[in-house]
Amino acid sequence: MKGNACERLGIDSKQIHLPEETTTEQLLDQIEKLNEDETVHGILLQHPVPNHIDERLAFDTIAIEKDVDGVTSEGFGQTAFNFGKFPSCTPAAILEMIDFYHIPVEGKRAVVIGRSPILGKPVSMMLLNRNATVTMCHSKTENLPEVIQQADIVIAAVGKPSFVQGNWVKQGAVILDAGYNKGNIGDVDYDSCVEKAGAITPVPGGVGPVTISMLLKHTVLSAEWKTAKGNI
Ligand SMILES: Nc1nc(=O)c2c([nH]1)NC[C@@H]1CN(c3ccc(C(=O)N[C@@H](CCC(=O)O)C(=O)O)cc3)C=[N+]21
Repeated sequence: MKGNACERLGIDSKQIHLPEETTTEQLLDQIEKLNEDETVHGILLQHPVPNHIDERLAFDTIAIEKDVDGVTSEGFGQTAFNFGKFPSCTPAAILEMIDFYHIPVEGKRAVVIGRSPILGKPVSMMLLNRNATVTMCHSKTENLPEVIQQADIVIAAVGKPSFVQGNWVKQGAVILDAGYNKGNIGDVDYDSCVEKAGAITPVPGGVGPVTISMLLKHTVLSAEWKTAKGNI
């Protein structure tokens, strides 16, 4: 296998599994260790963390140059202002798929269902930066099916299994399902939506695997940029 991409890049990953009773303090110590570790180029803290942990503080402890999942306040701000290096991986995957399939975005109506800090919010900002007309829906949204009916692009990021129904969506709408509910079930009722959709992503085998590839891409870029800086 000499000379293949993995060997050249030498990418490696290490999983650190902390017990549920870990305190915020202990988690921050762990993150700081990784920040200081020269051999680490990307840090991903799996969301969600247990309730007793201050997730925002933990995310914001990740060094910006290692924030390959765009979870820090600074990383999110950069994404929102359209100059970030590492947008959050699932939003990046969604935009990657939209571009790969040449889905028009500018001027189109995009409806994002869900407003989580690493999915609904950043993907809304990214679509806005691409000149979509973006509507962000959430648990307090009234008449959700009517709102979704307007959408040329539907992003389902709500965390409710098979939630989005075919009779809510416009004929020809592009539907991206970022749901990852128990049992590999997405947020979209695929069977009813596939009838209406111009294009639709399945679960599994849709946004998920592209998310992972975005994480790898960002981590490789982080390592390359660090090496380039070191050589200047
Ligand atoms: N900071 C943070 N960033 C995340 O991006 C993040 C996170 N926390 N916490 C958990 C969720 C979930 N998530 C998935 C990624 C890929 C698949 C994926 O590739 N799933 C396969 C199926 C996997 C299987 O078969 O077991 C698929 O959709 O085909 C699923 C879920 C990222 N998340």
